Amino acid sequence: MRFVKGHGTENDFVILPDPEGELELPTTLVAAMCDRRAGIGADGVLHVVRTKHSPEVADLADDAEWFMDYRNADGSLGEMCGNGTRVFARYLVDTGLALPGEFGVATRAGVKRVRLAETGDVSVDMGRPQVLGRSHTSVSGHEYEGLHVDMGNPHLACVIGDPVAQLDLGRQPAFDPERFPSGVNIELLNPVGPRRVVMRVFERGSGETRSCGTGAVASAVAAAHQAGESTGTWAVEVRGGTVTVTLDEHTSHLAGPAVLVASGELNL
Ligand SMILES: N[C@@H](CCC[C@H](N)C(=O)O)C(=O)O
Repeated sequence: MRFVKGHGTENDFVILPDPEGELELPTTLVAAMCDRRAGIGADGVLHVVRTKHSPEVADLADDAEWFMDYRNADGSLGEMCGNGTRVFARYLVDTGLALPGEFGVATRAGVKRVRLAETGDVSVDMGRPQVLGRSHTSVSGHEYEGLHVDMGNPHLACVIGDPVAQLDLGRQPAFDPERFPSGVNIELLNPVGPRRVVMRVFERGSGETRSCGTGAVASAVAAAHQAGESTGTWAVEVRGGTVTVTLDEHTSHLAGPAVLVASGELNL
């Protein structure tokens, strides 16, 4: 099985081209690929399938030729992945499956418009973040409150006073299972300047990752909320670099680098 490896601010993915949608991807296989010692190693898998050959999203085929079938490192399905969408677009263009410029990518959270800049950065229209209330988490015995933000996938974004650099995110932070019955991605963030935050994230299905695009947008929303703002451009510093989030009245945009670093044959 051919694969490509790529990342967006070190949120890394195994990319599996499968235009006709013929591959079976049981959770055990995905988890084995993502294993950092016994496999290729990644935060998730981007399964590249023509939208018309993907029954769950075939109705989106007129607006997006390709479907990003996203899987977390434990093999669970994700509705949406912001960095994944950017790396997916980089893959399509670099392999000639899409023309440079702007185009749609189908996801379980609908079609996302991506744009490749001449600088190499890839941006994606992430849609309007839905703020659904407040909830809480507990990390190493410390309780934090945050905003429940829906980005197509669930997030709890917490602006906290403790330095995020000192948090132990080696274990699943606690969350309210009644509010988040399918689990949640949890962001902890510190404002460090005007419209600039430092974020760490514990992703549902993958553990702590070095970046999360949907989480970066949720974090910008939480920081804006705290500052009494709702629009503007935020720099979100993550462990793997910096992404830019722009919020306006109608939607949100995520931008940053997206690169392919290797390709090969997976020996099953
Ligand atoms: N890394 C992603 C989010 C991936 C999905 C997430 N773990 C979930 O289960 O919702 C991003 O860049 O947005």
